[in-house]
Amino acid sequence: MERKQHQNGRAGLRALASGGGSMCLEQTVSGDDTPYPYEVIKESADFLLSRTKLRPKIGVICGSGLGALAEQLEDRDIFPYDTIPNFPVSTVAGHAGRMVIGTLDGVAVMCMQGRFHSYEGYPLWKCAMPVRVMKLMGVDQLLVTNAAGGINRQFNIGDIMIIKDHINMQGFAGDSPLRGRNDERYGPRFPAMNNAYDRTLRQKTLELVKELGLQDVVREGVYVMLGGPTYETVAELNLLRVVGVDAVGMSTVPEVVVARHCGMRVFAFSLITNMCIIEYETEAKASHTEVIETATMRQKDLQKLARLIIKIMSEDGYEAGDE
Ligand SMILES: O=P(O)(O)O[C@H]1O[C@H](CO)[C@@H](O)[C@H]1O
Ligand SMILES: Nc1nc2[nH]cnc2c(=O)[nH]1
Repeated sequence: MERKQHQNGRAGLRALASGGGSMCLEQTVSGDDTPYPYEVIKESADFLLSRTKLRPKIGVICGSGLGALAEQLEDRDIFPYDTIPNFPVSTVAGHAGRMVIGTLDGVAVMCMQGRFHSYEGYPLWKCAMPVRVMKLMGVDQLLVTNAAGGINRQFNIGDIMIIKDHINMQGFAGDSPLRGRNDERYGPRFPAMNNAYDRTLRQKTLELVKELGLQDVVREGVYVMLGGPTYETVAELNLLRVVGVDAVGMSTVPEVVVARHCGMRVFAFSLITNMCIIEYETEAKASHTEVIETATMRQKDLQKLARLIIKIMSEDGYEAGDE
């Protein structure tokens, strides 16, 4: 049964800031350098918790053109991002821009139908801020999906790459969603990032993809996030290939870093929506139209895979600190 679409207006920072000191709080919480304080994240979490009966322990982030999974949820509560206090808004084609809370095969799930990217003008901490909202709502396992360009020449358009590791390019350059004062209520100052993509979940998924008939299109590989919004030059792609990158995108890494910092178990996959053009003698060009077209074409298989992963996550059970 479809429940109502919430449009309660934007309580948010303005309300929080009202009644003296508003200038100061507005400046503190909206400045790009300063991640939202715990209380602001909690306000967003409490808002959602007070408007849904469900208590999801699994979160999903849908990549470009991959939002149809949210349509599969039953008994849905839908929250457009501009109605959730303190939330950014999606500005990219293929990102509907709403939080959908519902059940999938009887399991409560909260699903971001659209995400936030650095190239939209958001600092990395804001790109990843919904992960902390999920955390404060009780989510402890996160499925992250994205559209990515294939660099590994063994890949084909439409393949699904289970992410086994990432290269945090922004981190190399001194930026991080965790930059700034550390809040120990989420996690430690220096979180480990090896095994960021849970080994057990990856192994179980690889064992079971045969049952879905996806064994020939599922791969494992290394993902890199670049800032975008430009697609890559040939020289950039050659560099990425040399350092062991299998697929390139413009998202995911900040979300995973923040999720791991607060102890969530993470699984992520990329849909290879296009093969990166690593030669000069061609008129071919990367385009977001191709990205959305491939995502739309592969929708059904991606939904099957996501359902499988959510089933594995829910059967395993997990709580932060279980590792
Ligand atoms: O990573 P997602 O959000 O799936 O989208 C990918 O596709 C878009 C480019 O076509 C970029 O936003 C890139 O990051
Ligand atoms: N950076 C980058 N992001 C993508 N998202 C989907 N395809 C691509 C790509 O080729 N490059």
